[in-house]
Parts: sequence; C-alpha cells; structure tokens
Amino acid sequence: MLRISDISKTFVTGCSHKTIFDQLSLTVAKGDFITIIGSNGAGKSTLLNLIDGNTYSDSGSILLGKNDITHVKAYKRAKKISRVFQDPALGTSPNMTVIENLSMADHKHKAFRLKCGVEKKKIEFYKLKLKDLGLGLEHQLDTKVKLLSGGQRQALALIMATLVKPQLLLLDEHTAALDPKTSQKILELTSEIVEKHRIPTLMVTHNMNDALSYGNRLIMLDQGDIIIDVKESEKTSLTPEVLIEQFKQNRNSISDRLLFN
Ligand SMILES: Nc1ncnc2c1ncn2[C@@H]1O[C@H](COP(=O)(O)OP(=O)(O)OP(=O)(O)O)[C@@H](O)[C@H]1O
Repeated sequence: MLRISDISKTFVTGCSHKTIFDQLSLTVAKGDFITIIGSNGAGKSTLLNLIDGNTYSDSGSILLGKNDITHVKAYKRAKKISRVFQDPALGTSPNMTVIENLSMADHKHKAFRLKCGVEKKKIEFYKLKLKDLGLGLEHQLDTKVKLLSGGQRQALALIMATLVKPQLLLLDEHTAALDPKTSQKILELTSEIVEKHRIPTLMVTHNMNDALSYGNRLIMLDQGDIIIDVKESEKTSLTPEVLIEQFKQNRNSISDRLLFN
C-alpha cells in the first residue's frame, strides 16, 4: 500500500516559483491498478518522481507499506519501486544483451557481478518469461538490446521491472512511443502481469480509451489536484466523452472555488 499525505511541491527556477502540488493526498490500495490522466503540465510525471525519489516534496509524507520513504534516496526506493518510462533506453541497458539485462534485473536486491555469467538454470526460466511475450525474444538472448524494436524493448523493460515483484509499479506513458498495435500488445501484457502478481500500479497515459479500458481505478489530475477519482464499477460505464464533460465541470468548480476563496 502507498499512502501519500498532504505533499506539496514548488519548483524554484531563478526568481520564479511554480507550485505543482499543494497538499495532495492519495492512497493506493494493495489491489489497485490506477490509470492517471490529465493535461500537459498537470503534474503526472512529477507525482511519479515524488514517489520514486527522483524529486522530493517540500512537505507532507509518503508511506510505502509501513515504511516512511519521504526522505529515502531514489536508489534505495528502486529496490521496492519499479518504473517503466516512455523511453526504453531508461529501463534497459542498450549495450548489454537481453539475457544480461534480465540477469541484472533479477539481481536487483543482491550484489551482482556479470563476469560470473548467467546461471545456466536461470536461462530456461528467462526463456519461458520471454516466450510468454510472444515477440520472439526467447530466440534473441544474446542480442544487444539497442538492436531490438521499440516494442520488444518496452516488453523487456516491463519484464525487468517486474521480474522481482516490486511493492509498487510506476508506468510513465510506457506505450506512448509505440505504434497502436504494439501499444495494445504491451498494455495487454502489462495488465496480465499486474493482475497475475497483484502489483499495485500507477499508469500515466494520455490515451483516454486506454485509461478507461485498463485498471480498476482512474484519476484525473488538473493543476496538481485530483479532480476525478472513479472506481471500477463507475469506471466501466464511462466513455471518453463523459470524462471530458466531467473534466470541464470539475475544472470549473475548482476555478470557482479558488475565485471565491
Ligand atoms: N525539475 C523541474 N524544474 C522546474 N519545473 C519543473 C520540473 N519538473 C517539472 N516541472 C514543471 O512542473 C509542471 C508539471 O510537469 P509534469 O512533467 O509533472 O507534467 P505532466 O502532467 O507529466 O505533463 P505531460 O503530460 O506534458 O508530460 C510543468 O509545468 C513543468 O514544467
């Protein structure tokens, strides 16, 4: 479980200040697969950055399970929190082979020396994992990752992010750079992995249909506020058109609230 309580974040650049979050709270339950939508600059990536320690909040707290991780460094959080980015180069090592990448992800919690090679008994296990993807990666164990297609790399990044079950999975527009068919394939894989292993997940996307089709909960961010938060039953009856309508209504009410405060 993740509990974000009253976090605030202001970026200071030179003489200018920009407040992204002002006392934002969000609880992610054990079985939650939350899709996050919102316009450009709404704070979606910053939220993920605050969670995985790429940036720190000015106030408030973040609990992962029973641990207060508010001030824990990113590299330590990475043992518990996995993130897949839009750019596959950020989740994989391009100059290493498929099997070396998998082995590295598998040893996330342990000291790792590549020169010892990959344990033979593990090779079959990795092959099975790759075969499940249906992208032929099981035949490319010794291929350098930079030579794979975008879809293959994102699928590999996803497998690497979940090979050792994380306490939380963050997906930051992880299919945005893929063609529609490959994007759907990776999203289906994502959903399968997340549901099979019951990994609490936050997925940022700009695609409303994907946000509605996947996960059990949807939140919409607007100027650092959660203006829509719908659970499974309500979510299944929504359409992108209704969502946009709700966005307009909620956005207005927030402006009104600010106006009259
Ligand atoms: N390190 C930083 N320094 C200064 N401003 C930042 C920094 N990181 C983000 N911002 C600003 O915070 C705001 C929110 O950015 P963020 O990337 O979280 O938005 P987003 O919702 O992910 O947008 P998009 O959909 O375009 O990716 C933006 O105005 C951005 O310029």
